[in-house]
Amino acid sequence: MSGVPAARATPAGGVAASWDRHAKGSTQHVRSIAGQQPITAYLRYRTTMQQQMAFSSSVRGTALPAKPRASNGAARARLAVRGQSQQAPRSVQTSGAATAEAVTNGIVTSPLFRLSYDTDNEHPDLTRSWKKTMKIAVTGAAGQISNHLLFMLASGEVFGRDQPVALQLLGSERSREALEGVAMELEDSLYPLLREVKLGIDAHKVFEDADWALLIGAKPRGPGMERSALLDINGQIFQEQARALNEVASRDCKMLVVGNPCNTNALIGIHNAPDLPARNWHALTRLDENRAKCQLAIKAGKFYTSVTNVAIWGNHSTTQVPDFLNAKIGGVRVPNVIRDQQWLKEEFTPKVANRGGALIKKWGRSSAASTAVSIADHLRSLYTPTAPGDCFSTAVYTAGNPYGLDEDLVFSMPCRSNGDGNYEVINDFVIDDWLRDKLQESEAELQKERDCVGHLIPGASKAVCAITEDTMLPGEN
Ligand SMILES: NC(=O)C1=CN([C@@H]2O[C@H](COP(=O)(O)OP(=O)(O)OC[C@H]3O[C@@H](n4cnc5c(N)ncnc54)[C@H](OP(=O)(O)O)[C@@H]3O)[C@@H](O)[C@H]2O)C=CC1
Ligand SMILES: O=C([O-])CC(=O)C(=O)O
Repeated sequence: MSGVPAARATPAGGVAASWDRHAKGSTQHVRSIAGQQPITAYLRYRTTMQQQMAFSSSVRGTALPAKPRASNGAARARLAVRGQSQQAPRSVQTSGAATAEAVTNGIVTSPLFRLSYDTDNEHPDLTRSWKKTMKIAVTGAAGQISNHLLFMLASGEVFGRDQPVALQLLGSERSREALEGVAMELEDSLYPLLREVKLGIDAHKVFEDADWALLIGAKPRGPGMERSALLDINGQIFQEQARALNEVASRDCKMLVVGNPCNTNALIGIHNAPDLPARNWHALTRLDENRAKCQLAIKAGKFYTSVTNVAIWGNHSTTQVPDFLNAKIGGVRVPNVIRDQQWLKEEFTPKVANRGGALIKKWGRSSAASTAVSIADHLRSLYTPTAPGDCFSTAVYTAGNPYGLDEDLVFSMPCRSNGDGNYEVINDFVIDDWLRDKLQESEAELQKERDCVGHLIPGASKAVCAITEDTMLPGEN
Protein backbone atom coordinates (compact mmCIF):
# COMPACT_ATOMS: atom_id res chain seq x y z
CA MET A 1 0.00 0.00 0.00
CA SER A 2 1.26 3.41 -0.74
CA GLY A 3 1.75 6.31 1.61
CA VAL A 4 -0.69 8.88 0.32
CA PRO A 5 -3.29 9.62 3.01
CA ALA A 6 -6.76 8.25 2.42
CA ALA A 7 -8.36 11.63 2.94
CA ARG A 8 -6.84 15.02 2.53
CA ALA A 9 -7.36 18.13 4.56
CA THR A 10 -10.05 20.47 3.38
CA PRO A 11 -8.64 23.97 3.45
CA ALA A 12 -10.45 26.21 5.88
CA GLY A 13 -12.82 28.53 4.12
CA GLY A 14 -13.81 26.09 1.46
CA VAL A 15 -12.27 23.84 -1.08
CA ALA A 16 -12.05 26.12 -4.03
CA ALA A 17 -8.35 25.58 -4.60
CA SER A 18 -8.73 21.96 -5.51
CA TRP A 19 -11.18 22.75 -8.29
CA ASP A 20 -9.59 25.88 -9.63
CA ARG A 21 -7.02 23.80 -11.41
CA HIS A 22 -9.77 22.46 -13.62
CA ALA A 23 -12.09 25.39 -13.90
CA LYS A 24 -9.79 27.70 -15.77
CA GLY A 25 -11.22 31.15 -16.39
CA SER A 26 -14.16 30.48 -14.14
CA THR A 27 -12.93 30.56 -10.61
CA GLN A 28 -14.77 33.57 -9.29
CA HIS A 29 -17.03 32.99 -6.34
CA VAL A 30 -20.28 34.11 -7.78
CA ARG A 31 -22.21 34.26 -4.55
CA SER A 32 -21.64 34.19 -0.87
CA ILE A 33 -24.59 34.18 1.48
CA ALA A 34 -24.18 34.30 5.19
CA GLY A 35 -26.36 34.82 8.17
CA GLN A 36 -29.51 33.12 7.00
CA GLN A 37 -31.78 31.98 9.75
CA PRO A 38 -32.46 28.33 10.43
CA ILE A 39 -36.08 27.29 10.20
CA THR A 40 -37.00 24.40 12.50
CA ALA A 41 -34.45 21.64 12.00
CA TYR A 42 -33.42 22.75 8.52
CA LEU A 43 -31.09 25.38 7.36
CA ARG A 44 -32.83 27.51 4.84
CA TYR A 45 -30.84 29.43 2.31
CA ARG A 46 -30.79 30.15 -1.33
CA THR A 47 -28.02 29.63 -3.75
CA THR A 48 -27.41 30.11 -7.40
CA MET A 49 -27.95 27.58 -10.15
CA GLN A 50 -25.94 29.43 -12.75
CA GLN A 51 -22.89 27.24 -12.42
CA GLN A 52 -24.92 24.24 -13.45
CA MET A 53 -26.41 25.94 -16.45
CA ALA A 54 -22.92 26.64 -17.71
CA PHE A 55 -22.30 22.90 -17.93
CA SER A 56 -24.72 22.28 -20.72
CA SER A 57 -24.16 25.53 -22.56
CA SER A 58 -20.46 24.81 -22.77
CA VAL A 59 -20.97 21.60 -24.64
CA ARG A 60 -24.30 22.17 -26.29
CA GLY A 61 -23.05 21.28 -29.70
CA THR A 62 -22.21 17.71 -28.78
CA ALA A 63 -24.75 16.87 -26.12
CA LEU A 64 -27.11 13.98 -26.79
CA PRO A 65 -30.66 13.94 -25.47
CA ALA A 66 -30.82 13.55 -21.71
CA LYS A 67 -31.90 10.23 -20.33
CA PRO A 68 -34.92 10.25 -18.06
CA ARG A 69 -34.15 9.26 -14.52
CA ALA A 70 -36.01 8.12 -11.50
CA SER A 71 -36.44 10.55 -8.63
CA ASN A 72 -37.57 8.98 -5.44
CA GLY A 73 -34.20 8.45 -3.78
CA ALA A 74 -33.61 12.03 -2.79
CA ALA A 75 -36.62 12.46 -0.58
CA ARG A 76 -36.00 9.28 1.35
CA ALA A 77 -32.40 10.03 2.12
CA ARG A 78 -33.18 13.66 2.88
CA LEU A 79 -35.43 12.57 5.69
CA ALA A 80 -32.55 10.66 7.19
CA VAL A 81 -30.55 13.79 7.82
CA ARG A 82 -33.21 15.67 9.70
CA GLY A 83 -31.94 14.49 13.02
CA GLN A 84 -28.51 15.82 12.25
CA SER A 85 -27.03 18.88 13.85
CA GLN A 86 -27.91 21.57 11.37
CA GLN A 87 -28.72 24.43 13.65
CA ALA A 88 -26.02 26.80 12.53
CA PRO A 89 -26.46 28.94 9.47
CA ARG A 90 -23.73 28.61 6.91
CA SER A 91 -22.11 30.44 4.11
CA VAL A 92 -22.21 29.15 0.60
CA GLN A 93 -19.65 29.78 -2.06
CA THR A 94 -20.29 28.56 -5.52
CA SER A 95 -18.20 28.77 -8.58
CA GLY A 96 -19.31 27.79 -12.02
CA ALA A 97 -17.22 26.96 -15.01
CA ALA A 98 -18.42 28.91 -17.98
CA THR A 99 -16.67 26.93 -20.63
CA ALA A 100 -15.51 23.42 -21.26
CA GLU A 101 -11.91 23.18 -20.26
CA ALA A 102 -10.55 21.21 -23.17
CA VAL A 103 -11.27 18.94 -26.04
CA THR A 104 -8.56 16.34 -26.29
CA ASN A 105 -8.75 13.42 -28.65
CA GLY A 106 -12.45 13.95 -28.94
CA ILE A 107 -13.01 13.92 -25.17
CA VAL A 108 -14.58 17.03 -23.71
CA THR A 109 -13.48 17.72 -20.18
CA SER A 110 -16.05 19.60 -18.20
CA PRO A 111 -15.40 20.00 -14.52
CA LEU A 112 -17.80 22.73 -13.81
CA PHE A 113 -19.92 22.49 -10.77
CA ARG A 114 -18.59 23.52 -7.45
CA LEU A 115 -20.35 24.03 -4.22
CA SER A 116 -18.31 24.74 -1.14
CA TYR A 117 -19.56 25.57 2.28
CA ASP A 118 -17.64 27.99 4.42
CA THR A 119 -18.76 26.42 7.64
CA ASP A 120 -15.22 25.70 8.83
CA ASN A 121 -14.51 29.37 9.45
CA GLU A 122 -17.91 30.59 10.46
CA HIS A 123 -19.25 27.64 12.42
CA PRO A 124 -16.35 25.85 14.04
CA ASP A 125 -18.80 24.51 16.61
CA LEU A 126 -20.48 22.51 13.85
CA THR A 127 -17.38 21.29 12.08
CA ARG A 128 -14.83 20.85 14.87
CA SER A 129 -15.58 17.17 15.31
CA TRP A 130 -15.73 16.45 11.60
CA LYS A 131 -13.16 14.23 9.94
CA LYS A 132 -11.23 15.14 6.83
CA THR A 133 -13.35 15.23 3.71
CA MET A 134 -13.66 11.89 1.95
CA LYS A 135 -13.59 12.06 -1.83
CA ILE A 136 -16.03 9.64 -3.39
CA ALA A 137 -16.09 9.09 -7.14
CA VAL A 138 -19.28 7.58 -8.56
CA THR A 139 -19.76 6.35 -12.13
CA GLY A 140 -23.13 5.90 -13.78
CA ALA A 141 -24.04 8.81 -11.55
CA ALA A 142 -27.14 9.71 -13.52
CA GLY A 143 -28.45 6.15 -13.43
CA GLN A 144 -31.12 4.50 -11.31
CA ILE A 145 -28.94 3.17 -8.52
CA SER A 146 -27.03 6.39 -8.10
CA ASN A 147 -30.24 8.33 -7.85
CA HIS A 148 -30.81 6.63 -4.52
CA LEU A 149 -27.23 6.22 -3.41
CA LEU A 150 -25.88 9.75 -3.81
CA PHE A 151 -28.36 11.18 -1.35
CA MET A 152 -27.51 8.53 1.21
CA LEU A 153 -23.82 9.32 0.84
CA ALA A 154 -24.41 13.04 1.23
CA SER A 155 -26.70 12.66 4.23
CA GLY A 156 -24.09 11.06 6.46
CA GLU A 157 -26.01 7.84 6.92
CA VAL A 158 -23.30 5.81 5.20
CA PHE A 159 -19.96 7.12 6.41
CA GLY A 160 -21.20 8.81 9.57
CA ARG A 161 -22.51 12.15 10.71
CA ASP A 162 -18.99 13.43 11.27
CA GLN A 163 -17.69 12.53 7.81
CA PRO A 164 -17.86 15.30 5.23
CA VAL A 165 -17.84 14.08 1.65
CA ALA A 166 -16.97 15.39 -1.79
CA LEU A 167 -18.84 13.71 -4.64
CA GLN A 168 -17.00 13.34 -7.94
CA LEU A 169 -19.56 12.21 -10.48
CA LEU A 170 -18.69 10.62 -13.79
CA GLY A 171 -21.17 10.87 -16.63
CA SER A 172 -20.93 10.68 -20.39
CA GLU A 173 -22.10 12.56 -23.45
CA ARG A 174 -25.40 10.72 -23.01
CA SER A 175 -25.96 11.84 -19.47
CA ARG A 176 -24.76 15.44 -19.37
CA GLU A 177 -28.15 17.02 -18.77
CA ALA A 178 -29.26 14.31 -16.38
CA LEU A 179 -26.10 14.73 -14.36
CA GLU A 180 -26.75 18.44 -14.03
CA GLY A 181 -30.17 17.56 -12.71
CA VAL A 182 -28.64 15.24 -10.13
CA ALA A 183 -26.32 18.02 -9.01
CA MET A 184 -29.23 20.44 -8.71
CA GLU A 185 -31.09 17.99 -6.49
CA LEU A 186 -28.01 17.49 -4.34
CA GLU A 187 -27.66 21.21 -3.95
CA ASP A 188 -31.32 21.60 -3.10
CA SER A 189 -31.10 18.93 -0.42
CA LEU A 190 -29.13 21.09 2.01
CA TYR A 191 -26.72 18.49 3.25
CA PRO A 192 -24.13 20.11 5.53
CA LEU A 193 -21.73 17.21 5.08
CA LEU A 194 -21.71 17.55 1.31
CA ARG A 195 -18.73 19.81 0.81
CA GLU A 196 -18.20 19.60 -2.89
CA VAL A 197 -19.73 18.22 -6.08
CA LYS A 198 -17.81 17.77 -9.29
CA LEU A 199 -19.23 16.60 -12.60
CA GLY A 200 -17.26 15.41 -15.54
CA ILE A 201 -16.98 12.97 -18.38
CA ASP A 202 -13.25 12.36 -18.20
CA ALA A 203 -12.37 9.65 -15.69
CA HIS A 204 -8.87 11.06 -15.31
CA LYS A 205 -10.34 14.28 -13.93
CA VAL A 206 -13.21 12.82 -12.00
CA PHE A 207 -11.18 10.17 -10.20
CA GLU A 208 -8.49 12.57 -9.07
CA ASP A 209 -7.47 11.87 -5.44
CA ALA A 210 -10.55 9.69 -4.92
CA ASP A 211 -10.62 7.75 -1.65
CA TRP A 212 -13.50 5.58 -2.87
CA ALA A 213 -14.60 4.78 -6.41
CA LEU A 214 -18.12 3.37 -6.66
CA LEU A 215 -18.16 1.94 -10.17
CA ILE A 216 -21.82 1.61 -11.05
CA GLY A 217 -22.03 2.68 -14.70
CA ALA A 218 -22.18 -0.21 -17.15
CA LYS A 219 -24.29 -1.32 -20.05
CA PRO A 220 -27.05 -3.76 -19.18
CA ARG A 221 -27.40 -6.74 -21.50
CA GLY A 222 -30.14 -6.32 -24.05
CA PRO A 223 -32.29 -8.82 -25.92
CA GLY A 224 -30.33 -11.02 -28.26
CA MET A 225 -26.95 -10.04 -26.86
CA GLU A 226 -24.40 -12.74 -26.28
CA ARG A 227 -22.95 -12.98 -22.83
CA SER A 228 -19.44 -12.67 -24.16
CA ALA A 229 -20.39 -9.40 -25.85
CA LEU A 230 -21.41 -7.88 -22.55
CA LEU A 231 -18.23 -9.08 -20.91
CA ASP A 232 -16.28 -7.36 -23.64
CA ILE A 233 -18.21 -4.08 -23.76
CA ASN A 234 -18.36 -3.57 -20.03
CA GLY A 235 -14.91 -5.02 -19.59
CA GLN A 236 -13.54 -2.23 -21.74
CA ILE A 237 -15.22 0.36 -19.52
CA PHE A 238 -13.57 -1.12 -16.45
CA GLN A 239 -10.22 -1.44 -18.16
CA GLU A 240 -10.25 2.27 -18.98
CA GLN A 241 -11.53 3.32 -15.59
CA ALA A 242 -8.98 1.17 -13.76
CA ARG A 243 -6.19 2.76 -15.76
CA ALA A 244 -7.46 6.20 -14.81
CA LEU A 245 -7.74 5.23 -11.14
CA ASN A 246 -4.22 3.84 -11.28
CA GLU A 247 -2.95 7.21 -12.43
CA VAL A 248 -4.90 9.72 -10.41
CA ALA A 249 -6.75 8.21 -7.44
CA SER A 250 -5.50 8.20 -3.85
CA ARG A 251 -2.90 5.45 -3.48
CA ASP A 252 -5.18 3.72 -0.96
CA CYS A 253 -8.33 4.23 -3.00
CA LYS A 254 -10.93 1.54 -2.49
CA MET A 255 -13.09 0.40 -5.37
CA LEU A 256 -16.54 -1.16 -5.35
CA VAL A 257 -17.68 -2.57 -8.69
CA VAL A 258 -21.45 -2.70 -9.10
CA GLY A 259 -21.77 -2.70 -12.89
CA ASN A 260 -22.26 -6.22 -14.20
CA PRO A 261 -20.71 -8.68 -14.56
CA CYS A 262 -19.25 -7.19 -11.41
CA ASN A 263 -16.84 -9.94 -10.34
CA THR A 264 -15.05 -10.13 -13.66
CA ASN A 265 -15.18 -6.37 -14.14
CA ALA A 266 -13.39 -6.06 -10.78
CA LEU A 267 -10.81 -8.62 -11.91
CA ILE A 268 -10.17 -6.54 -15.02
CA GLY A 269 -9.82 -3.54 -12.74
CA ILE A 270 -7.26 -5.25 -10.52
CA HIS A 271 -5.07 -6.15 -13.48
CA ASN A 272 -5.25 -2.71 -15.02
CA ALA A 273 -4.45 -0.81 -11.84
CA PRO A 274 -1.15 -2.37 -10.77
CA ASP A 275 -0.25 0.52 -8.48
CA LEU A 276 -3.38 0.18 -6.37
CA PRO A 277 -3.71 -2.63 -3.83
CA ALA A 278 -5.59 -5.59 -5.34
CA ARG A 279 -7.28 -6.21 -2.01
CA ASN A 280 -8.92 -2.77 -2.25
CA TRP A 281 -11.18 -3.98 -5.07
CA HIS A 282 -14.64 -5.24 -4.18
CA ALA A 283 -17.56 -6.46 -6.29
CA LEU A 284 -21.02 -6.05 -4.81
CA THR A 285 -22.70 -9.18 -3.45
CA ARG A 286 -24.25 -7.50 -0.44
CA LEU A 287 -27.59 -7.28 -2.23
CA ASP A 288 -27.55 -11.08 -2.49
CA GLU A 289 -26.75 -11.34 1.21
CA ASN A 290 -29.65 -9.06 2.08
CA ARG A 291 -31.96 -11.10 -0.15
CA ALA A 292 -30.84 -14.30 1.57
CA LYS A 293 -31.41 -12.83 5.04
CA CYS A 294 -34.89 -11.75 4.03
CA GLN A 295 -35.87 -15.20 2.79
CA LEU A 296 -34.48 -16.98 5.85
CA ALA A 297 -36.25 -14.56 8.18
CA ILE A 298 -39.57 -15.06 6.40
CA LYS A 299 -39.26 -18.83 6.44
CA ALA A 300 -38.32 -18.92 10.13
CA GLY A 301 -40.92 -16.35 11.10
CA LYS A 302 -38.26 -14.20 12.74
CA PHE A 303 -37.27 -10.58 12.35
CA TYR A 304 -34.38 -10.22 9.90
CA THR A 305 -32.06 -8.81 12.57
CA SER A 306 -31.90 -12.26 14.18
CA VAL A 307 -30.42 -13.69 10.96
CA THR A 308 -26.63 -13.45 11.07
CA ASN A 309 -23.46 -14.89 9.58
CA VAL A 310 -24.95 -15.14 6.09
CA ALA A 311 -22.28 -15.49 3.43
CA ILE A 312 -22.70 -15.31 -0.31
CA TRP A 313 -20.05 -17.32 -2.10
CA GLY A 314 -18.86 -16.92 -5.66
CA ASN A 315 -20.14 -14.99 -8.62
CA HIS A 316 -22.92 -12.39 -8.64
CA SER A 317 -24.81 -14.64 -11.00
CA THR A 318 -27.15 -17.57 -10.80
CA THR A 319 -24.23 -19.78 -9.72
CA GLN A 320 -23.85 -17.78 -6.51
CA VAL A 321 -24.21 -19.77 -3.29
CA PRO A 322 -26.15 -18.27 -0.40
CA ASP A 323 -24.67 -20.20 2.53
CA PHE A 324 -27.38 -21.57 4.84
CA LEU A 325 -24.97 -24.04 6.42
CA ASN A 326 -23.03 -21.41 8.38
CA ALA A 327 -25.87 -18.89 8.68
CA LYS A 328 -27.58 -18.48 12.05
CA ILE A 329 -31.00 -17.48 13.27
CA GLY A 330 -31.04 -16.31 16.86
CA GLY A 331 -27.49 -17.61 17.20
CA VAL A 332 -28.46 -21.16 16.12
CA ARG A 333 -27.26 -22.67 12.83
CA VAL A 334 -29.97 -22.40 10.18
CA PRO A 335 -30.23 -26.17 9.46
CA ASN A 336 -31.13 -26.58 13.14
CA VAL A 337 -33.84 -23.94 12.90
CA ILE A 338 -35.24 -24.61 9.43
CA ARG A 339 -35.21 -28.41 9.41
CA ASP A 340 -36.02 -28.72 5.75
CA GLN A 341 -32.96 -29.47 3.62
CA GLN A 342 -35.07 -29.73 0.50
CA TRP A 343 -36.39 -26.19 0.96
CA LEU A 344 -32.91 -24.88 1.76
CA LYS A 345 -31.29 -26.49 -1.28
CA GLU A 346 -34.05 -26.45 -3.88
CA GLU A 347 -36.12 -23.39 -3.02
CA PHE A 348 -34.08 -20.97 -0.92
CA THR A 349 -30.87 -21.24 -2.94
CA PRO A 350 -32.33 -20.65 -6.43
CA LYS A 351 -34.78 -18.08 -5.09
CA VAL A 352 -31.95 -15.88 -3.85
CA ALA A 353 -29.87 -16.48 -6.97
CA ASN A 354 -32.79 -15.55 -9.25
CA ARG A 355 -34.25 -12.74 -7.17
CA GLY A 356 -33.00 -10.10 -9.59
CA GLY A 357 -34.81 -11.76 -12.46
CA ALA A 358 -38.02 -12.09 -10.49
CA LEU A 359 -37.88 -8.39 -9.71
CA ILE A 360 -37.24 -7.42 -13.31
CA LYS A 361 -40.31 -9.40 -14.35
CA LYS A 362 -42.45 -7.49 -11.87
CA TRP A 363 -40.96 -4.03 -12.18
CA GLY A 364 -39.64 -4.04 -15.72
CA ARG A 365 -36.16 -2.92 -14.69
CA SER A 366 -33.47 -4.09 -12.36
CA SER A 367 -33.21 -3.46 -8.65
CA ALA A 368 -32.16 0.08 -7.92
CA ALA A 369 -33.26 1.19 -4.44
CA SER A 370 -32.34 -2.10 -2.78
CA THR A 371 -29.04 -2.10 -4.64
CA ALA A 372 -28.26 1.38 -3.33
CA VAL A 373 -29.20 0.26 0.18
CA SER A 374 -26.90 -2.73 -0.17
CA ILE A 375 -24.04 -0.52 -1.34
CA ALA A 376 -24.59 1.58 1.77
CA ASP A 377 -24.61 -1.60 3.87
CA HIS A 378 -21.42 -2.78 2.19
CA LEU A 379 -19.62 0.47 2.96
CA ARG A 380 -20.91 0.65 6.53
CA SER A 381 -19.70 -2.90 7.16
CA LEU A 382 -16.17 -1.80 6.36
CA TYR A 383 -16.32 1.12 8.79
CA THR A 384 -18.01 -0.72 11.66
CA PRO A 385 -16.33 -3.50 13.64
CA THR A 386 -18.01 -6.79 12.70
CA ALA A 387 -19.78 -8.38 15.65
CA PRO A 388 -18.16 -11.60 16.92
CA GLY A 389 -19.66 -14.59 15.13
CA ASP A 390 -21.02 -12.51 12.29
CA CYS A 391 -19.74 -11.76 8.79
CA PHE A 392 -20.51 -9.73 5.72
CA SER A 393 -20.22 -10.76 2.09
CA THR A 394 -18.08 -9.08 -0.48
CA ALA A 395 -16.44 -10.38 -3.63
CA VAL A 396 -12.72 -9.78 -3.31
CA TYR A 397 -9.47 -10.93 -4.86
CA THR A 398 -8.75 -14.56 -4.07
CA ALA A 399 -4.94 -14.33 -3.82
CA GLY A 400 -4.01 -16.16 -0.60
CA ASN A 401 -7.61 -17.23 0.13
CA PRO A 402 -8.07 -19.87 2.84
CA TYR A 403 -10.51 -22.05 0.87
CA GLY A 404 -8.24 -23.36 -1.90
CA LEU A 405 -9.98 -21.35 -4.61
CA ASP A 406 -8.26 -20.29 -7.83
CA GLU A 407 -6.09 -17.38 -6.69
CA ASP A 408 -6.80 -15.04 -9.59
CA LEU A 409 -10.53 -14.47 -9.32
CA VAL A 410 -12.85 -12.02 -7.63
CA PHE A 411 -15.00 -14.32 -5.53
CA SER A 412 -17.54 -13.52 -2.85
CA MET A 413 -16.53 -14.82 0.57
CA PRO A 414 -17.40 -14.23 4.22
CA CYS A 415 -15.42 -11.31 5.62
CA ARG A 416 -15.08 -9.28 8.78
CA SER A 417 -13.69 -5.82 9.50
CA ASN A 418 -12.25 -4.02 12.49
CA GLY A 419 -13.95 -0.86 11.22
CA ASP A 420 -10.99 0.83 9.57
CA GLY A 421 -12.25 0.41 6.00
CA ASN A 422 -10.34 -2.82 5.45
CA TYR A 423 -11.43 -6.46 5.79
CA GLU A 424 -10.14 -9.96 6.30
CA VAL A 425 -11.58 -13.15 4.84
CA ILE A 426 -12.97 -15.38 7.60
CA ASN A 427 -11.11 -18.68 7.36
CA ASP A 428 -13.17 -21.10 9.43
CA PHE A 429 -16.48 -21.46 7.62
CA VAL A 430 -17.65 -25.06 7.45
CA ILE A 431 -17.74 -26.40 3.88
CA ASP A 432 -19.63 -29.67 3.36
CA ASP A 433 -19.73 -31.68 0.13
CA TRP A 434 -22.84 -29.95 -1.19
CA LEU A 435 -21.41 -26.51 -0.56
CA ARG A 436 -18.02 -27.48 -2.04
CA ASP A 437 -19.67 -28.64 -5.27
CA LYS A 438 -21.63 -25.40 -5.53
CA LEU A 439 -18.53 -23.31 -4.88
CA GLN A 440 -16.70 -25.17 -7.62
CA GLU A 441 -19.51 -24.46 -10.08
CA SER A 442 -19.28 -20.77 -9.42
CA GLU A 443 -15.48 -20.89 -9.54
CA ALA A 444 -15.62 -22.62 -12.93
CA GLU A 445 -18.00 -19.97 -14.22
CA LEU A 446 -15.66 -17.19 -13.11
CA GLN A 447 -12.72 -18.95 -14.72
CA LYS A 448 -14.63 -19.03 -18.01
CA GLU A 449 -15.48 -15.36 -17.66
CA ARG A 450 -11.80 -14.61 -17.08
CA ASP A 451 -10.92 -16.54 -20.24
CA CYS A 452 -13.36 -14.36 -22.17
CA VAL A 453 -11.64 -11.14 -21.14
CA GLY A 454 -8.04 -12.23 -21.64
CA HIS A 455 -7.62 -9.40 -24.16
CA LEU A 456 -8.42 -6.88 -21.40
CA ILE A 457 -5.95 -8.27 -18.87
CA PRO A 458 -2.33 -7.27 -19.41
CA GLY A 459 -0.08 -10.28 -19.72
CA ALA A 460 -2.93 -12.77 -20.09
CA SER A 461 -3.19 -15.03 -23.08
CA LYS A 462 -5.61 -14.09 -25.84
CA ALA A 463 -9.27 -14.29 -24.94
CA VAL A 464 -10.93 -17.64 -25.56
CA CYS A 465 -14.59 -17.46 -24.74
CA ALA A 466 -16.19 -20.80 -24.04
CA ILE A 467 -19.30 -19.60 -22.28
CA THR A 468 -22.37 -21.21 -23.70
CA GLU A 469 -24.84 -21.35 -20.85
CA ASP A 470 -26.87 -18.29 -20.01
CA THR A 471 -26.33 -17.98 -16.30
CA MET A 472 -24.76 -14.62 -15.95
CA LEU A 473 -26.93 -12.18 -14.08
CA PRO A 474 -29.56 -12.67 -11.45
CA GLY A 475 -31.65 -10.32 -13.58
CA GLU A 476 -31.49 -12.27 -16.77
CA ASN A 477 -32.92 -15.70 -16.44
N1 LIG B 1 -23.96 -6.07 -8.34
C1 LIG B 1 -25.24 -5.92 -8.09
O1 LIG B 1 -25.75 -6.40 -7.06
C2 LIG B 1 -26.11 -5.16 -9.02
C3 LIG B 1 -25.59 -4.62 -10.17
N2 LIG B 1 -26.38 -3.90 -11.03
C4 LIG B 1 -25.74 -3.35 -12.21
O2 LIG B 1 -25.46 -1.97 -11.97
C5 LIG B 1 -25.35 -1.30 -13.22
C6 LIG B 1 -26.10 0.01 -13.18
O3 LIG B 1 -27.47 -0.22 -12.95
P1 LIG B 1 -28.52 0.98 -13.02
O4 LIG B 1 -28.04 2.15 -12.26
O5 LIG B 1 -29.84 0.40 -12.67
O6 LIG B 1 -28.49 1.25 -14.55
P2 LIG B 1 -28.93 2.54 -15.38
O7 LIG B 1 -29.24 2.06 -16.74
O8 LIG B 1 -29.93 3.34 -14.65
O9 LIG B 1 -27.59 3.38 -15.39
C7 LIG B 1 -26.43 2.79 -15.88
C8 LIG B 1 -25.48 3.86 -16.29
O10 LIG B 1 -24.36 3.21 -16.84
C9 LIG B 1 -23.73 4.10 -17.72
N3 LIG B 1 -23.15 3.42 -18.86
C10 LIG B 1 -21.83 3.28 -19.07
N4 LIG B 1 -21.61 2.65 -20.21
C11 LIG B 1 -22.80 2.36 -20.76
C12 LIG B 1 -23.19 1.75 -21.97
N5 LIG B 1 -22.29 1.26 -22.84
N6 LIG B 1 -24.51 1.65 -22.22
C13 LIG B 1 -25.42 2.10 -21.35
N7 LIG B 1 -25.10 2.71 -20.18
C14 LIG B 1 -23.79 2.85 -19.90
C15 LIG B 1 -24.79 5.11 -18.12
O11 LIG B 1 -24.36 6.35 -17.60
P3 LIG B 1 -23.48 7.36 -18.45
O12 LIG B 1 -24.19 7.60 -19.75
O13 LIG B 1 -23.43 8.53 -17.56
O14 LIG B 1 -22.16 6.67 -18.63
C16 LIG B 1 -26.03 4.72 -17.37
O15 LIG B 1 -26.68 5.82 -16.81
C17 LIG B 1 -25.84 -2.29 -14.28
O16 LIG B 1 -24.72 -2.89 -14.87
C18 LIG B 1 -26.59 -3.33 -13.46
O17 LIG B 1 -26.61 -4.56 -14.12
C19 LIG B 1 -27.69 -3.66 -10.75
C20 LIG B 1 -28.27 -4.17 -9.62
C21 LIG B 1 -27.53 -5.01 -8.68
O1 LIG C 1 -29.47 -8.58 -13.12
C1 LIG C 1 -29.37 -7.37 -13.08
O2 LIG C 1 -29.21 -6.66 -14.09
C2 LIG C 1 -29.44 -6.68 -11.76
C3 LIG C 1 -28.71 -7.44 -10.72
O3 LIG C 1 -27.54 -7.72 -10.81
C4 LIG C 1 -29.48 -7.89 -9.55
O4 LIG C 1 -30.63 -7.47 -9.37
O5 LIG C 1 -28.94 -8.66 -8.75
